[in-house]
Amino acid sequence: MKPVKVGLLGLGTVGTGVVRIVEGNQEDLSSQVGSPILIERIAVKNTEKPREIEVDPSKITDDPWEVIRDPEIDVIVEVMGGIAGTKEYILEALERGKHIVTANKDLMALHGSEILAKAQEKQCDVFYEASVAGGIPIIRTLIEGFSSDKIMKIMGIVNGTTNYILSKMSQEGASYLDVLKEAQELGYAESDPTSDVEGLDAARKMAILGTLGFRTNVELSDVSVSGISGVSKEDIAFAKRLGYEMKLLGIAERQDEEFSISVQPTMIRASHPIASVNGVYNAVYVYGQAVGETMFYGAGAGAMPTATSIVADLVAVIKNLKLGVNGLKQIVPYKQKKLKSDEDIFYKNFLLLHVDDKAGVLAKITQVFAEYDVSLDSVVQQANTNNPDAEIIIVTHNASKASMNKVMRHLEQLNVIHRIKSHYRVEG
Ligand SMILES: NC(=O)C1=CN([C@@H]2O[C@H](COP(=O)(O)OP(=O)(O)OC[C@H]3O[C@@H](n4cnc5c(N)ncnc54)[C@H](OP(=O)(O)O)[C@@H]3O)[C@@H](O)[C@H]2O)C=CC1
Ligand SMILES: N[C@@H](CC=O)C(=O)O
Ligand code: NA
Repeated sequence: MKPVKVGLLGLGTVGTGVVRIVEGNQEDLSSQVGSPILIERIAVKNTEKPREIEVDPSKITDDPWEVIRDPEIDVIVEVMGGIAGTKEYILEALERGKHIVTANKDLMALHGSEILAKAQEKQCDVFYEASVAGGIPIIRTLIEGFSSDKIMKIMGIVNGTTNYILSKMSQEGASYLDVLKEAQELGYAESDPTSDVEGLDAARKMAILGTLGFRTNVELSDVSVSGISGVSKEDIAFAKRLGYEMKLLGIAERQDEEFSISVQPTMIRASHPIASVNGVYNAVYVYGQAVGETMFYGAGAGAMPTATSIVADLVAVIKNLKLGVNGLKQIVPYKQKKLKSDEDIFYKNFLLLHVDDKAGVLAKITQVFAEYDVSLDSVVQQANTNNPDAEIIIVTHNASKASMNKVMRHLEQLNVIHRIKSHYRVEG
């Protein structure tokens, strides 16, 4: 039977996993799709680089255009990353009628609508399951599994690197920089890990999930983002003492037709199932109006889990090829976008303040919260043997983001407060 020929852009962590699965599971894969799957050409940056797997050198090129323009190739698997050049390769491949499987969330979050429109015009598939939560089939779940429901909330640990870092800091008291280095060595981190630790990678993934879940075009600029570089071991210890875990959470919520979407280090109640997701594992909690609570769990990064999603997408493309139905399964957002204003976004807050250790301070501080109608759940004052200041720990009830911004600005002006040491969103 004539093989389906695949062009691979990139042979790094994920690309190597793809070759391993395609070659290792060939018999099973070809029996599913009805023909052998052949990786025909591979583009890399440095053709001299030693590789972990044996690859016929005649297949390798340092010119991605050779792969894109090869008329024998039916499907392009893009695992090189990057935005500018990669977008041109993918658009040209689509122009030539080739189907695309990609792990590139940066590209899909920023240019997904343009790429999907081109795919529709050319009746090609663009599948990107690996781009969000590595090995968890969450994109397929949102498109197919929940096609009948109205998604109200998506809450996810969608970055493996930061979850690995926070888990090791929490469980082993490890240092932030040491664990980041480990995550890089294990192939979890992006080539520039700033996008992991500053929350941008998670924000891109949440924009993709929000678009699919809310059926509206969520852009990266709609996601409010903060990362974990400011989270200290002390913050994690405070979270634990209060019965929470610290996680970098993406939270997309809809009320009526308006939504908000954010990524931030969050103190999540330890009894919530997502609080026990540790290491490189990801989890996506989805609340549907009809289905209620669901949660999906699995490895969010790493060669083999990510490659599992890529090859499953490849199988889906080839099955569609055989049926002649490529390009029919894209979700095109159709709803008008309505973002919530800060007045309508409500959550609980944790604050750790370093303050003058003298009478009347607590009253001055609580007065500020009262002024902006933010009600308090708990206030604890304690001395710290390493610090001449007193520490005040405040947890609020649900408060609007707008009111909390006013509280924070006012607290910054109070001279009894030496430092607002930490401020986190609290969930659950
Ligand atoms: N690592 C992970 O766990 C996950 C990664 N992803 C995404 O998958 C993609 C790949 O990630 P990963 O495998 O980790 O990245 P790597 O850096 O390990 O691999 C990138 C590969 O692309 C090649 N490459 C880079 N630029 C070019 C270029 N201009 N021309 C030709 N080849 C090029 C590199 O060549 P060379 O080998 O010669 O340097 C390398 O083989 C990214 O989009 C990433 O965000 C998604 C989910 C999980
Ligand atoms: N750097 C990413 C890789 C997968 O998308 C992560 O750590 O999750
Ligand atoms: Na996935």
